[in-house]
Parts: sequence; C-alpha cells; structure tokens
Amino acid sequence: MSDVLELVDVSVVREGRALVDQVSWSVAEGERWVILGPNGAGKTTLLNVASSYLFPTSGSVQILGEKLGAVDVFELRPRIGMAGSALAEKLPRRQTVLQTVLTAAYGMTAGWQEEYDDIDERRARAFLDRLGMSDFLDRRFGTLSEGERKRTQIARALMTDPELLLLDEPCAGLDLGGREDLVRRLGRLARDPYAPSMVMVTHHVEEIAPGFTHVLLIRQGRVLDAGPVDKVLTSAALSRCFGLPLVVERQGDRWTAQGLPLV
Ligand SMILES: Nc1ncnc2c1ncn2[C@@H]1O[C@H](COP(=O)(O)OP(=O)(O)OP(=O)(O)O)[C@@H](O)[C@H]1O
Repeated sequence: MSDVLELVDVSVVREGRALVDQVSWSVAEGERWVILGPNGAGKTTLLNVASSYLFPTSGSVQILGEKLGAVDVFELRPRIGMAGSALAEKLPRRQTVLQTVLTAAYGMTAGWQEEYDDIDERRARAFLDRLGMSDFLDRRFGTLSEGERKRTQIARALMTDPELLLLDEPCAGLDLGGREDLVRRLGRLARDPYAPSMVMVTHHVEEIAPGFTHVLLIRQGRVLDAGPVDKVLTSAALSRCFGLPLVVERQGDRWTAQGLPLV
C-alpha cells in the first residue's frame, strides 16, 4: 500500500514555541485515522500541514506522493477534500446548499457561473442525498443548523472525488441525535472501500465511527502514540493524553471514556 501522507520530523514553530513538535507519522492508502487530543494539543495545526495549507518550520512532508515544497500546491489541493469550521466561515451564507456543494467542483467557495455541467449537478445531489440533505437543496447555507452545515460540508468535500479526506471536528456543536446521525454516516463512509483515505480530528472517543482503523494521540504538539485503534486506545494512553485518570471502554463497535471519581 502506498503512503497517502508521510511526515518525518515535522515541527511547526510560532513565537519560539513548537505547536507541532518533531512529528513522524504516515497514513497508508485506505486507512481511516482519528487524531485525538486535548484543546491546544496541535491537532488542527497537524491537519493544516496534511492539507498543504501550512508549511512546517522543519521536517519533510509528502502528501499523495508529492513532496511539499517541490509540488505545485494548486495542483495538489483538488486531490484533498476538507471540512472544518475554518472553511465553513468562508462559505457564503446566501448561497444555496446545492450551490455550496457544486462550487467545490470548480475549486471555489462562491458560485460565479450559472451553468454547471449536468454531471456535476447529479454528483452534488447524490452526495447530498448520501448525507441526508436532499430536502435542503434550495436552502441558504447561512440558515442551516450546525448539523446540517456539517453534513453539507462533507458532501462538498467529497465533490472533487478526493484521494484524501480531512475532517476537523465534524461532530463539534452537534446534539446527541445529530452526533449519532453523523457518526453513522461517517461509519458508512469509512467502511466504503471506494471512499478516500480519511483523517478526522476529534476530542471525544464517542465520535470515533466504526470503520476508523487508526488513532494518533497528541499532547502539547508531541505524538504520544499512533497505530491501530484497538492497540492504541487504552485507558493508560488516554489518561496520559488528556492529563487525568480516564477509563476507556469498547462497547460493540463504539468507544466511551469517563474520568475516575475524585476521592
Ligand atoms: N499562528 C499561531 N501563533 C501562535 N500560536 C498559535 C498559532 N496558531 C495556533 N497556535 C497555538 O498552537 C496551539 C495548537 O493549536 P491547534 O489549533 O493546532 O490545537 P488543537 O489541538 O486543534 O486545539 P483545539 O482542540 O482547541 O481546537 C494552541 O496553543 C494555539 O493557541
């Protein structure tokens, strides 16, 4: 299996502080990774490196077989699908849900042409249907609930048929039903052999959908452990990652974690 991502000794330093500190990590084709860690650990910074939008201060990065610094990122970026709050803020609120997804086919956030190919429109409708958004095609993006916005963004990220899909906290801000709905949909995507390789950032083990294969634990910019979910996701490792005693349990194909009571 070829590498989709390969980071070697990658550091991102700002104001004398390493936000990501000598990270070496590789993602092989078909793997579905979760990046888990506390607030400020460096998860989004790592994802921004993986998306080619952030160049590291030191170390080397290969994305989809291309070396960052030696490749035209404008050719690389359409091969990467992204969904996260930073991108959502750039999406015009007045644009309809269908247009929001369609514009991705043209590498833009806002629509400037009225005419789209039929095939693009069919694809946009199909992705929105897969994410349960068929009833919202003509709704303006700005009027959607948080959950509907998240699902629209994921449909949008899939529109360019990416080889790598990066999701930054897709379940953040969702209520219990919204989270469970999205986890099920992400699980279906994760188990689809034709779906792209995936990396999802989260704070919560409850958001790990079935089908995700690997976990990277990060704290203060450093990788504590990275590997297959069953091997890495232990109570000891999670306690170290979040800095307090936690018990993690697997229930069927889902995970839960809770803190030990104070004595
Ligand atoms: N441009 C910057 N200059 C200085 N510090 C920065 C910059 N960008 C991010 N940081 C800091 O780097 C650290 C890591 O940020 P990052 O957003 O990657 O963390 P995160 O794990 O995604 O956090 P969260 O879970 O809270 O979203 C944080 O302490 C943040 O304040």
